[in-house]
Amino acid sequence: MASNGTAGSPFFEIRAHPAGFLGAFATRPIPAGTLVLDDSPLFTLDAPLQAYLFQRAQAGGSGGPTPVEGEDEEDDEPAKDLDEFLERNIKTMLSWKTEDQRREFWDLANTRPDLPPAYGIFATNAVQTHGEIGGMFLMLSRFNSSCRPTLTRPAWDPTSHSTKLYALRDIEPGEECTWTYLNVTFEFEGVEARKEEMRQVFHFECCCVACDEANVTPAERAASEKRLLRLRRYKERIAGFSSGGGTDDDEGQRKRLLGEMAQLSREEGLWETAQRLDQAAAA
Ligand SMILES: C[S@@+](CC[C@H](N)C(=O)[O-])C[C@H]1O[C@@H](n2cnc3c(N)ncnc32)[C@H](O)[C@@H]1O
Repeated sequence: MASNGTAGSPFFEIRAHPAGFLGAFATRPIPAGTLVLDDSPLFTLDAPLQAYLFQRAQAGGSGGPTPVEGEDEEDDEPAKDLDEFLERNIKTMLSWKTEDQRREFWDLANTRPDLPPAYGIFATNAVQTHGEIGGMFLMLSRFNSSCRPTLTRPAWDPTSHSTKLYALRDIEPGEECTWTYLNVTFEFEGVEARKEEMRQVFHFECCCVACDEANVTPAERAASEKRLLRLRRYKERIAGFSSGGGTDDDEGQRKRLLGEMAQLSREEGLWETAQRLDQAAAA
């Protein structure tokens, strides 16, 4: 499949985001559950395998990157560190791609000036496929993060060898198509903790609809913080039930709390979490 399997039925367009970078925006109504993006990787990188190959190369064994004709002359020298080793391997994989694909790759965002350029683009945009394998997707790379996402997190489909994102709710034309880069551990953290996590892990200041001061009134922000706090408290109480065994009464209470958490999650715009909580409450 070519990169972006949805190219023939565009639910979205890539265009300028008010924050100055690019993003994906719905071009027509997208009903909840729609497959919005089905994207195949340009290439993948197995991080543990790369680290192992680098160590082997350092120890004098084979396994170093294959030199690419016409690329950096210093490639004859062993890579001085793992970053450089990865840089060379990414460039090697790029050399096997078409000119258009290479141009699209080099046009992608790079928030990692501390890394060599190709590896910086990979670190900014790559998404886990399965295990510890990072996939470089040209179309998915244009989708921004939101703490109130409209799409599911990317799910790797081993049969189609592609990653898929579905609409979490009905999306209006013009709305941004986003997914949440943060993993579930942080889903109930307050706004500042969440933003700090984004800085640490992803190296940017989150300006999504839920985080940017300009998007929310102080009253909305306070209501959101209150919901997140209640969600954290409920989660702790439920953890107490699970570890304590429990009577039928406890089980009833646990399900009631799960239902309340699902409702709060929906109000907070955490649709994927709400679905999981509803399922747990019904089980
Ligand atoms: C995978 S790219 C997404 C597409 C990117 N905006 C572009 O113009 O190509 C990830 C980068 O987009 C920006 N970004 C994504 N989500 C963001 C958000 N919620 N707030 C601020 N910047 C965001 C950051 O610079 C991040 O490193």
